[in-house]
Order: sequence, then C-alpha cells, then structure tokens
Amino acid sequence: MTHSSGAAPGEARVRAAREQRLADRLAAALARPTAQQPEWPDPARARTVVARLRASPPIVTESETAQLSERLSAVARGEAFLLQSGDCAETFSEATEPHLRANLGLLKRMALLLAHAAGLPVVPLARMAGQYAKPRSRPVDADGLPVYRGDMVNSAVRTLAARSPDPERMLRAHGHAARVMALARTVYAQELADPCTGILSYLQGVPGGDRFARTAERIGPDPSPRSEQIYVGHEMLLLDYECAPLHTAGFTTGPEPLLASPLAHFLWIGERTRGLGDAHLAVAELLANPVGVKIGPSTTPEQAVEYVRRLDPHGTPGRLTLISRMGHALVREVLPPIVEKVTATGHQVVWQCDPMHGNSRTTADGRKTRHFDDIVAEISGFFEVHRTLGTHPGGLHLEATGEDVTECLGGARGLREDDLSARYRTACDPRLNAEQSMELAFTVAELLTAVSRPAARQTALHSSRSQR
Ligand SMILES: O=C[C@H](O)[C@H](O)COP(=O)(O)O
Ligand SMILES: C=C(OP(=O)(O)O)C(=O)O
Repeated sequence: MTHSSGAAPGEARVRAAREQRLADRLAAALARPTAQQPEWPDPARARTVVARLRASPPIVTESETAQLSERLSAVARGEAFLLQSGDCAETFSEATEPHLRANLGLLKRMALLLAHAAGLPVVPLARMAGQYAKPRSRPVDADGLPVYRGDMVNSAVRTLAARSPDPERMLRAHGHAARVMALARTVYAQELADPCTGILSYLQGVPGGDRFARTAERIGPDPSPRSEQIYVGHEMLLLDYECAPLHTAGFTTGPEPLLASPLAHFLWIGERTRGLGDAHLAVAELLANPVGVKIGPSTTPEQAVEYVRRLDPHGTPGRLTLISRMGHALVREVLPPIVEKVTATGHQVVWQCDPMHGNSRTTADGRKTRHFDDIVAEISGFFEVHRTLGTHPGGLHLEATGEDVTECLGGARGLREDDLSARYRTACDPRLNAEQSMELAFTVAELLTAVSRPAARQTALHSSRSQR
C-alpha cells in the first residue's frame, strides 16, 4: 500500500495509522481459507513477482472507477441497464486489436439496441483487461494433466511442463491487461461511429433477421451518457495478482477508508469462491471498487442477505451486483425468495442475469457448449421474476465474442453439435458468436420493451440527454 508524502507530520501519522489498519485487515482476510489458487512450484519466485506487481502502473483510474460506481447506482435505482460481455477466458495470444475491436464493437451495438428498447441508458462493461484466470471444477483434465487455469497461471498446451503454474505469467498478464485497456479506451470510443449500420447489416445477413425490423426502426443515436466510455471487469480470483497492487483509495462508499484496485473498474467473486468464511469475500469487503458475487442455484436467501450485509454495509445503491446464474430450469424457483429477502433489507443492489454458466452441457465428443434457447429461457425467467416482484432486472452478463466462432448451439442458423468443430476456439467455456449475440440482443430488446414503463423511459432518456 502506498501514500504520497508532503503532508504535515500529524496528518502523515494519521494516514500511516490508517494504512496500517487497512494492511492488517487485508492480511487477516488473506489468512482465511482460499479456493482455486495455484500452488506455485517456487514460492520465493512468486513472492518476487508479487513485489514487482505491487509497484506496477495502474490499469484503470480511480476517477473512472468512481464514475462507474455512480452509474451502477443508477442501475440499482432502476434508471439504467448494465450490459457486461466478453470472452470466457482472455488469452495472451488474442490480446490483439482485431479481436478487441470485434468484441467491443459487438458490445457497443448490443448496448445501443438495449438502450433504445429499455428507454434507459446502458452501462457497457467488458469482461476484458484481466480475465486471465479461471476457476475449474476439477484439478486434472481428461488426460490426467493438471487442468488449464487461465493464461495468468499456466498454458493450455497439453504437457506436464506447460501446465505447471508459472508466477511470471502474472507479470505478463498485467502487461497485456494494461495494453488491452489502453487500446479498449480508444477502440470503444471510435468503434462504430454509426452503430446503426452494423445493426442493420446483421438483420439483412441472418436468416429471419427481418422479424426484428420493427425494433430496429426505433434505433437512433445512443441516449446513454458518456457513451464513448468503456468500463472493464474480471473475476477477482487469483489473490496474489489481485491483492498486490491494492492501495488506499482516494474515494470511499462509507465512513471508513477502503482499498482501491487499480486492476479493473469492477471485480466479481465467482460461484466457486463465494464461501462466507473465505478470503475472497473478506478481501472484497475492503474494496472501494463496485463488486459482484455470482449466485448459483445452491444459494439460499439467507446467504444472499449476508453478501449484502457484508459487501454493502452502508446501503450504497449499486455498490453490490448479485449475478444470478441459476440455469433456465431453476431460475423461476430459486431466484424469487432471494430477491424478496434482499429487497426486504432495503439495500439497492444491481440484479444481473448470467444466462451462460447455469446452462453448460457437454456434447458426445466432449465439447462444452450451451444452447441459445436455454440462454433465452433463463433471461426470460429472470425478467419474469423481476416483473412479478416489481424489482428492476438490472443487467446481463454474457460470454460472447464478435468473432464468427461455433461454440454455442442454436440461434438463427440452427448450429448443431456437428457444426461446433468448425471454429471452436474458446480457451475455456463456449461463447455466443456475433450473430447469436445480436439475435439475443434483439430478443432481449423485445423483452425489455415489454417490461419497461413508458413514463420511466421518458424521464430517464430526458435526464441522460441533459447530462451529456
Ligand atoms: O468459466 C467458468 C469456469 O471456469 C468453467 O465453467 C469451469 O469449467 P470446468 O467445469 O470445465 O472446469
Ligand atoms: C467462472 C465464471 O462463472 P461462475 O463463477 O458463475 O461459474 C465466469 O464467469 O467466468
């Protein structure tokens, strides 16, 4: 943790004491049980890398993070919609401008579409510039090798040496993330000066695209404030990487000082590391950045309330995003008591639907995939639950790419299992391709048009225009 010098001696002492308290709390958090961490073969080498990460330059700025916090408050109040999308696992080899352009262009088109459908500003959040570590279900793969845990930890190549965790990879990940973020800022602002053209060419190119023509007609300039600004987030998984550069934040969401992560605007805790007694949650409690928690089908309403109590102690709207990933068959059953119990606490969280992770399946030849229809069914269930309870379905969290991959089944071209081998390129879980993603955006646009209230739409559009 760092602080600037130049303050009066009394002030410097107060600041030093405050930093020491935060350092002690972080050390206590890290002493708790941790899941899904690599065992570095050479711990001394790992410590050297962590020391270098501590001195590394920031990837995002605190003012951008504070701005995202404000925008998530609007989402939690029902005045905006959050769209998060990107690769399941970023790789070093795909940290290229064409790949970033494809993913960010897609995110921008989808955001524009949803903004018009919901009549609300859309906050774009890319799974990018840090999504290099993956939690896994099993420690070894089908060949008996240690499982691939993301480019930040080991290599996907199928040899024992390649799968050995290498701490130097954390430095490479940081370097790639910094470069990706710098590029993303420029690319997102530039990409599709005229996104309507991209949307219309999708409609013309895909079978049955004309069924969305009426929705497309309503699209005009982006009504979202700061529509050139992109935010990034990743799973806060690998604690050596995540905790090294934490420093006392210049902004806070309550009376006490907190730690800022300079690695991303938004961080979330995954389904496999959300234990209430575990380190990930205790670290997230110390962060000034907005945070999320994935909640799968085994989550109880009591656990959800505990996440809210711990991660949003001061009742800051949008400070916490609860990312439900129940699966299409369970969302209508499991989500309602959670939403009811959390709503009764009076805290205003962002309710976000991840329709990907509860709908994974394996094909006969061992490929992981997801069906477009299951993804739509989970989103429909999520909207239905919120419509019934009078709460705001605040956002979506997708694994999607603007590339023409063949990883998920179904969609307008009716991709079947036999088609998947053509361009199955994901490093981990299957992503929607560009066409499937646009089809999903149009489908969700129609759901949103059905749920959004015209009066609220007018007010939100008016106020977002006046902020520009
Ligand atoms: O992206 C999410 C997880 O890392 C992934 O679903 C785990 O996959 P596995 O079950 O193949 O380990
Ligand atoms: C691992 C992920 O999801 P979950 O924790 O929900 O399984 C993810 O979003 O990459």
